[in-house]
Amino acid sequence: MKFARSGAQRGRVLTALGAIRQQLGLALGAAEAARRSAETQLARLELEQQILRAGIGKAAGDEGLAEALRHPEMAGVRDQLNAVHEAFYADAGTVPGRLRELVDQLATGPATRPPSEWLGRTGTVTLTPPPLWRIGSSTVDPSGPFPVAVPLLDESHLAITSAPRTRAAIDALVEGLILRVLSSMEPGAVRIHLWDVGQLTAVLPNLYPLSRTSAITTYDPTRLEDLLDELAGHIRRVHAQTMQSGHHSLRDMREALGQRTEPWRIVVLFGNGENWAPEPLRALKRIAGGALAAGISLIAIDLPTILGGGVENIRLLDEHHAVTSMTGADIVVDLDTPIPATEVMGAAGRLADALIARQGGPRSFADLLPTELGQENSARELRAPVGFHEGDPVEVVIGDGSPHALIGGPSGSGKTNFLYALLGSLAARYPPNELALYLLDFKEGVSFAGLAPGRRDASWLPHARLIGVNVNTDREFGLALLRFLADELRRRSAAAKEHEVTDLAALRQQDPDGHWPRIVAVIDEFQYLFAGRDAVTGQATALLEDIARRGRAQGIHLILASQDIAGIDAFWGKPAVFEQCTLRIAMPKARRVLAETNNAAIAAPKWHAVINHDSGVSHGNQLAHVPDASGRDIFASLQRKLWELYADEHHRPRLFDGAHSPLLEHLPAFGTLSPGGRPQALLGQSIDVDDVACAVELSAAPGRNLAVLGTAIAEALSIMDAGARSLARQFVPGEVEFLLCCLVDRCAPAVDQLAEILKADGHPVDQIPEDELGGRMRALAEETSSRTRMLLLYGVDAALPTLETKQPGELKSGLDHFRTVLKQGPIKGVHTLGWWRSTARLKDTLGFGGTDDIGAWAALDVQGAELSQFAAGQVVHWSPRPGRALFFDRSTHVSPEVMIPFDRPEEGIGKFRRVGD
Ligand SMILES: Nc1ncnc2c1ncn2[C@@H]1O[C@H](COP(=O)(O)OP(=O)(O)OP(=O)(O)O)[C@@H](O)[C@H]1O
Repeated sequence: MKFARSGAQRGRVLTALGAIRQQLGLALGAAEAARRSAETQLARLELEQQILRAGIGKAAGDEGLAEALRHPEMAGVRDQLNAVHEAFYADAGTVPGRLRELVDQLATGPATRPPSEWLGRTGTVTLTPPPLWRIGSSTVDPSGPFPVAVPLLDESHLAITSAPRTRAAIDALVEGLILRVLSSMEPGAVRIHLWDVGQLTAVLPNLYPLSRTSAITTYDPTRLEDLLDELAGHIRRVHAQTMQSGHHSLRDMREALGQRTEPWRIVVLFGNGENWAPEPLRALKRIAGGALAAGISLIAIDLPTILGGGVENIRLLDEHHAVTSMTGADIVVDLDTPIPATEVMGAAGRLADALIARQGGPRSFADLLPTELGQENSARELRAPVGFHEGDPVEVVIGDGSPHALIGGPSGSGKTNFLYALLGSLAARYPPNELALYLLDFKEGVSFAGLAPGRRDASWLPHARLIGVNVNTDREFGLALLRFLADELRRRSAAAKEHEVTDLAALRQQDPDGHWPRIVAVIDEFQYLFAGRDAVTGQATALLEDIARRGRAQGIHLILASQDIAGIDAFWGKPAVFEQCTLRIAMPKARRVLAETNNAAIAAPKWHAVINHDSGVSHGNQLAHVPDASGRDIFASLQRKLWELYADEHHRPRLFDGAHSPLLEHLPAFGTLSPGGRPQALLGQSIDVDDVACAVELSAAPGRNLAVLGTAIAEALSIMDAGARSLARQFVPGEVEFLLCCLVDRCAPAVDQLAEILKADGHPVDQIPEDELGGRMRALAEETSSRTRMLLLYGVDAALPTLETKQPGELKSGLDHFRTVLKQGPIKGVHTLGWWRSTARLKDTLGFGGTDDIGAWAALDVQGAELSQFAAGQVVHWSPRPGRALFFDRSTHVSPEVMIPFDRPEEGIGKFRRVGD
């Protein structure tokens, strides 16, 4: 039983082993077959290779190969090769033709045509250069040669490798390329920078005539770092410019703007086959990486390094032949015959002449202006040329990247002229609904006055909303402008929040019907804002900081100009403003406007400016000749054109001229006064962006009296006069009575004159003689009347001795009654407008009753310290100045404000008539 079982087991094992053997046999057989097939395949491929090496034509005559081909396993090899060969040549045959077509299409004019057709002519291309430039030709089949061209300018760098004794050929190749480029592009559009490790001057000697122009600059072989620094600077500046405008390359920006803002640059670097030291090499690689986007292309000869960015290679085989990366290693390029040296020189001379002619002498203001006025949109930025460098316009950009500008230069260096050039160039490009100007000049003089309607010229600059001149003593006006801008900033921020956007461009998109022009506020000699250690300086600094920080996003831009930025202490303590002014404009000899190590302003010639959009660091320097914009009738003629185009009577700019006091009749608030409502006495003009009055409301409430304080007669009379005349307009005849008492002889004519005017308006006027004043005070204190009564007292202090005397048998003096009138009068409709020539006499008048009965006052030549007692004890800063008053109304003011009393012509009553009479 046991044996039978083991026999059966063995049988199963043997069967299994047999099966395995069979499988193995099959597998081995298959492997053998595969090996044989692979060997055959290999042999076929090896044969193919041998045939290809020998050449298909020659293989037929080779006995060994013919024998091999006859082997049955090699059947079909020849046919297959012939088929591929034919297909390739059928296709290749079309390549030269296609290349000819392509090059013809891409490389036009001098870029590809024979020199005889263009040599010595100047180019015309302004925006889009040809992408390919011819260097030679090649022939691959009987269809004839096809042109070989390489990319340059925005497209690619070029690396050229020499062969022995090919320097002359390389010079000719590069000269040819440069001549093609310069003859295609408009004069000045391309600058060439030459550096040769072994040569000081004779780099590409045939182009020498161009070296007297800006087209070619040759660098000292030992000063490689100068060239590399310059290039790195260009790249950084252009990069900043393009990125700020939302573009990735100079080409993108050029295409978007439809205008060239920078020249192209070709940098030719002749090496000697040796590698550079690590530092310049690193710099070169960095430059090569960023250069193309900045319109810079390198032609590097014999520099054994790999450049970044796109690079094409030309390797010379001998003087006449080369291989290029464009055509591949197997195609030999026949380099174009060099243009004879004399012809290159002649052409270079003519190109130089054309460039000099185009750059011409100094350009004029008219050259800054566009052909059509007002075509630009300011949603993203403001951009305008302000001058020229070697014939090319140099622009100022005011936008996100450079929101505010700082202009510096000593007196006479042309700051004001620069401002005119800038304002003219901007105003000519942007219509008033895109650009609103607020112009303030702290200088003595009237530099912006011409932009407002004047006696000689009725036109004005339609973009100007506010023009402030002669404000050197009215620092408060600067403050008012800053407050206005800060308010506008808040208004814009709120609108942006409401529309859920963060900047002006987006706000304008979301709110297309809104009125959101970019605002440019120019403050010339802005250091006056900081001219004292006082509250004005403190507030101005805080406001400026706020506007400088947040104005960028809301399209509110500051242009601050000053003779002496170095001297502005408050400014240095608050670097925020300074830092936000990334646009720096340095007139010749300006100090501290540019970065400390940047000396460009010192070297700048007369009537030039260094424009720098990079906070003053050297690489941002752009020198510009600024044309005369402020000479006679230059700006004015543009202004007249703009005025004819846009002027709207309702949008005259507000002119604030600190040297001229306004007339009451010209104040809008005076013209709109009419009976009814709460009467208010207009006293003077507020120092504000809007043309508003300082007024005191004389309603039936305690303390509604006015005291005018000080000895300045003209101003005191003006304030009393304006108060009375404005009140007169608010009552119908019979509703009000004016009681006038003049205690200063010199003022009698003025008081009489006022009485006449008030009477002419139909109001009863009672002129009280001095000796009757006490009695009239008693009557006013004791009686009541249905009429409002305005008691105008001129020189109250002079009446005090009389008022103080008690009449025999009387318990109260005239002064006691006067105090009652001051205290209780306003509630009964008796308001006192009194002029005291000293604060002590006002104090005497009020006695121990405190100062509450004088609810409002206007102080003239009275020191601030004397006024605190009438301003609830607060410290009052006031240094009296002619033609100005300090006004305080305790019901409306937190602290006193400076006021301009009206001009009060004295020649005749006629001048005092109502507006419209
Ligand atoms: N680019 C220019 N071309 C011709 N003349 C100019 C130029 N710039 C300024 N001027 C003239 O030079 C004079 C002084 O210029 P401007 O008033 O602009 O200087 P400023 O720096 O503003 O001096 P200040 O601060 O003393 O007013 C003016 O008569 C002006 O017309």
